[in-house]
Formats: sequence, C-alpha cells, structure tokens
Amino acid sequence: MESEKSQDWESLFGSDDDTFVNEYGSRDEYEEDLVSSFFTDSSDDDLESFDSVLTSVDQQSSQNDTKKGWTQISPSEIPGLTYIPNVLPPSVQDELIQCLPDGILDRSTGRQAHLYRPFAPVLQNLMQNFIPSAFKKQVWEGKDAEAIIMQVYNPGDGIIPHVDLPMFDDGIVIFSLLSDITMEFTQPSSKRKASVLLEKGSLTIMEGEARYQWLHGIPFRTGDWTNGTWIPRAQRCSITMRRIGLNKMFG
Ligand SMILES: O=C(O)CCC(=O)C(=O)O
Ligand SMILES: [Fe+2]
Repeated sequence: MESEKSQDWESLFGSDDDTFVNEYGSRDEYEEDLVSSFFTDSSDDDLESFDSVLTSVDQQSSQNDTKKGWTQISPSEIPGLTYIPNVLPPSVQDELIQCLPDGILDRSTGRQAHLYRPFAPVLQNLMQNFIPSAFKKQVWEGKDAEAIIMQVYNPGDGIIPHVDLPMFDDGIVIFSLLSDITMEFTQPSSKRKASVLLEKGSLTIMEGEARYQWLHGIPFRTGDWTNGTWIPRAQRCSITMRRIGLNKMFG
C-alpha cells in the first residue's frame, strides 16, 4: 500500500520556509526535489489486500467508527470549509480524466499522485473558470495555483488524517471526479469530527481553521454509508490545487 509520503516530505523539507531557502539554492532545484520525493507512483503490491472479502469488514467498521468520546458535528460548523456539489459537468470531468498518464486507470490499487507542470490547457481552464473568484481574490490574492496534483483512488484506498504541509499557502482546492468518497475532518484538541461526502463533480475548499487546525483524511475502505445505505466506491480521481509561495521564497 502507498505509504504516507507527506511524512517523508516533512523530514526532507522541514516545516518552515527558511529551511527551504537554506537547503535549496534555486526554485528549480527545489521544484525538482519536490516532484521526485513526493509525487512518485505507488507500487502494485498488496493487490490481494483489497479483496472483496474486505467489504463486509469495511461496512462494519465504517458504521461503528464513532471514536470514543468524540463529538460528531456538521461540516458547516468547521470555519473555512466550503463544499459545493455539482460544479463540474460530466463532460468536463471526462476531459480532465484524459490528462492522466496512460494506463493509470487500469491499475487496481494504490493511491497514485501525479504533479502537473506545466499545466495542460484543461487544467488551466479548470483553475480559471471553476474556482470561485471571491476565494481566488481573497485567499490566493488573485494569483493562480502553482501545484496541481491528480490522484487516483481505487476502492480500498485512502489517505491518513493529516494537515497539508505548511509550505503550501492557505487555500487548498479539491475537485472530485468519477466516484463519491467520504472525507473525515478531525480536531484532536476539541475531540470533534465531521464527515463530508465528496461527490463526483464537487469542489471542496479548505482555508484558515479548516486548513490549519483540522486534520483531514479519507478512510481506507471499499465503500461509504450514505443515508443508511452502503455505497461501494468506484475508482475516484481528485485534482488538488495549491499555492506554494515560491515567489515569496525565491523572488
Ligand atoms: O484526494 C483528495 O481528495 C485529497 C487528498 C489530500 O488530502 C491531499 O492530497 O493532501
Ligand atoms: Fe490533504
């Protein structure tokens, strides 16, 4: 299974901007390391661990996973979390899927991350026409994303609870394609948690408190409970957009 690469990343890059400037003489060097250390394909190991036998176990654990002593809250109570369904028509989703490297959708396991630079025209279009302009103006100061990452999740894949690295500026944008999936937000200090079903075609934005003071993760399951019904997951693709603040670091 894909290990959680962001852990390695933090030890490589440190967690504050000064480290980047000290360790990397130039923006190019930095970007090169960024790509090679984090955005590598996962292997095809552990295929059998996603056997359908897992499904019944998943159903139970998904239903019983209220952590002891934790309070389930509504996602709308998390400041800085925005969820907007039905942002991308199916035709736009289809176009975006074409950006994935050949063969990626044929693989059946392992979350796969791919960093895109330079951005393909459809990704430019997505960034320019599907991100709310008020968000762009207020949080991204009118600038564009500097990192666009497409990830493919097969049923059983997830991502451990984490806060995105501090090297990324505020304002994390996530587009969801192909399949619905549950993202869980947890705040250990207040023992509160919230689940959000990220539907295909939806847009999720994390800024401020949601981005910095809550963990987000996707449970490693083959399906999710939605309104009392177990919905098996299909292959899902996400497109995340972030600002890295490279200009601040290297001028
Ligand atoms: O795929 C997603 O929806 C989000 C993944 C994520 O949290 C991340 O890449 O940091
Ligand atoms: Fe994340």
